[in-house]
Amino acid sequence: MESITFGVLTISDTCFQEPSKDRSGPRLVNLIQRDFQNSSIVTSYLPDERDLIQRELRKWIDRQDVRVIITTGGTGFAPRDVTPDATKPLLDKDCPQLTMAIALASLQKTKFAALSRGVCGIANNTLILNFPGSEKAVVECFETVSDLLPHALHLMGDEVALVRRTHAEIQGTDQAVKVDSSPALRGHVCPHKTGAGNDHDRNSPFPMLPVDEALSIIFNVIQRSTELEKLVNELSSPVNIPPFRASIKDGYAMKSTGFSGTKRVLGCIAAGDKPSACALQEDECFKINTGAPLPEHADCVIQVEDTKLLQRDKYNNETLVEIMVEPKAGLDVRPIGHDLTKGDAIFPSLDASPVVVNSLLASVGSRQIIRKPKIAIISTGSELLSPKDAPTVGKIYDSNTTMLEQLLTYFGFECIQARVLSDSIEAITDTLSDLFDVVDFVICSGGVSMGDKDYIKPVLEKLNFQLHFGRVNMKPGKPMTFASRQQKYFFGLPGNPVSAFATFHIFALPAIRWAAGWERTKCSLPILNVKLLNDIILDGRPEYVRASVICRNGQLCATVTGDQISSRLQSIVGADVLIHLPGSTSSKPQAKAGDIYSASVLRYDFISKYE
Ligand SMILES: Nc1nc2c(c(=O)[nH]1)N[C@H]1C(S)=C(S)[C@@H](COP(=O)(O)OP(=O)(O)OC[C@H]3O[C@@H](n4cnc5c(N)ncnc54)[C@H](O)[C@@H]3O)O[C@H]1N2
Ligand code: MOO
Ligand SMILES: [Mg+2]
Repeated sequence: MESITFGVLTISDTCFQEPSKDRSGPRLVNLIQRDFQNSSIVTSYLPDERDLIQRELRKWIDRQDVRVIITTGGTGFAPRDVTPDATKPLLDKDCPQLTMAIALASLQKTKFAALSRGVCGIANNTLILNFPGSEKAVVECFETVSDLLPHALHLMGDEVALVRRTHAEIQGTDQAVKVDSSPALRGHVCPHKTGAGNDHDRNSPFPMLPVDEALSIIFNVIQRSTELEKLVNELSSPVNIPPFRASIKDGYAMKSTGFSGTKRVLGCIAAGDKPSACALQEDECFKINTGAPLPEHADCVIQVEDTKLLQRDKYNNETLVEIMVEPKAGLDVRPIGHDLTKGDAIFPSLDASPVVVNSLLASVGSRQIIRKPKIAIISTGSELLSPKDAPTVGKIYDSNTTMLEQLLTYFGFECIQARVLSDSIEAITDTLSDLFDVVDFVICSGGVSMGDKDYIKPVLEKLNFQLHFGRVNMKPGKPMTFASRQQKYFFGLPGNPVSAFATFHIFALPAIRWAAGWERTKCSLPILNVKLLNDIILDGRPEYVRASVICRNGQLCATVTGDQISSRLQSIVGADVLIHLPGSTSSKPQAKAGDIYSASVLRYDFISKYE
């Protein structure tokens, strides 16, 4: 499920006075966090006052992000119980069946449930549910609706593909066995068949998550470093830039109180010289270079283009010049601290680019080093041969290790160890244990699918890692796996080289950037729209297609880089973007030339041709 914001509103005179007495609101928050791991929750307390309740509900309804509001309390028969009465006028649509489902489930527990007047309905794009005030009732009501919510929201948002998938799943649920009980996966609507993954039921036990949902899990699980943000917020400049009044031009430094005309040249001041304290008359000047310190008694610079050389001495030094424009105080002088003043913040905003951070730090003479996540790369596969070795029967050259090392370097990170392992449980277990003593991230390729030599998932379980997801609804990259143990993170990229390439960009890179303290919007690759130049038959899975970009009169157009099979590494040659193609539907089985799709930008030099 994509990230949802829930509103939890506790309505009770008592709890409003003393929020510490509220048990139902916090319980609801726990339940939401359990079933919707990537959700955000806003909470509030109100007394049983109709106007106040309506005002708060309206505020939340108007927010784009709040999709579900659950109120607890004020649903009974007492004179001050007005929650349903405050809710009803705000609803665009009643949801009486949902109200009934909650009532029926509650009535099975206690007949007193008949004394709740709570309603359910939709206001704008927000689902509102009135739950009673007791903690027990809140749990019962939530359990009743929890697994309906994702589908309800997809329907409300008119997310046709997701709705279709759920319908398909409902029709086939009798065979679909959900074996995973981890909270990240519970409550999830799985679009593809899952099974037990054993001899009797050979389907993967891992639900196939939508890419967005998998990404949300990554952002929720990975702890973001605060070092960078702290630095940006707290680091003030220990120096002035420039530290002296500096000339902006190559020219002559003089007093602005003097006039244009002939001046004697007292000497030359170059960048790196000390500021001259020499006395200076109005008819005198110093020759000066850009960036050099102004003499103490000068206050302006006249650029060399506005002067005439009148005389040199026998040593070829300039002795007389004519100044052809009127000097003005401050002309072509950079005052002390003009670019950055001592004590001022060095970073006006967060910019995690290492180019930016390190150059700014260098400019103030700071030796501070920003810690980057420590990353290791593992390639698994008994078939792998080092590119240095001679070809051997049955073996293939390992391209993933080099590709992943190069990608880390390209994006400003570093691989501190790279290992190539055969498909051996012992080798993988021992290497992972050792590596995680040293590194924060392991980016691994291979061994995550359904083969009897695909040992990664069992090894992670053995090492007490929590497997957050083990399949993603994407092509290439379906068996993409993410696991963590405390603040150690494992990315299991599928072994096919292009699958590893795509999943690195879509998942591993944003994760590393997030851990390094980047802002969330900057973590993923930039996305822009491209016009397709080919027809493409859509796959059942949403597909990340490698394509070259041509800029035609400002319009970005994309040509697919040949056969897109995930083993064909050649498809990354000339690939500027990954076009996001949707999964096929009966109404749209093909992407057509001329269609516009969003695409992730893979590289800085992402335009291959201007036409
Ligand atoms: N029964 C099923 N089989 C497969 C499924 C499935 O759902 N059911 N998924 C397929 C998909 S999709 C992918 S992608 C691959 C992923 O496989 P693994 O992650 O388990 O990777 P391996 O099996 O180890 O290798 C796959 C392929 O890639 C080559 N490879 C591996 N490492 C490297 C490397 N470092 N350099 C170059 N090439 C590498 C390897 O030789 C294999 O050809 O699983 C499908 N199977
Ligand atoms: O998803 Mo696999 O990555 O199709 O080849
Ligand atoms: Mg495999």
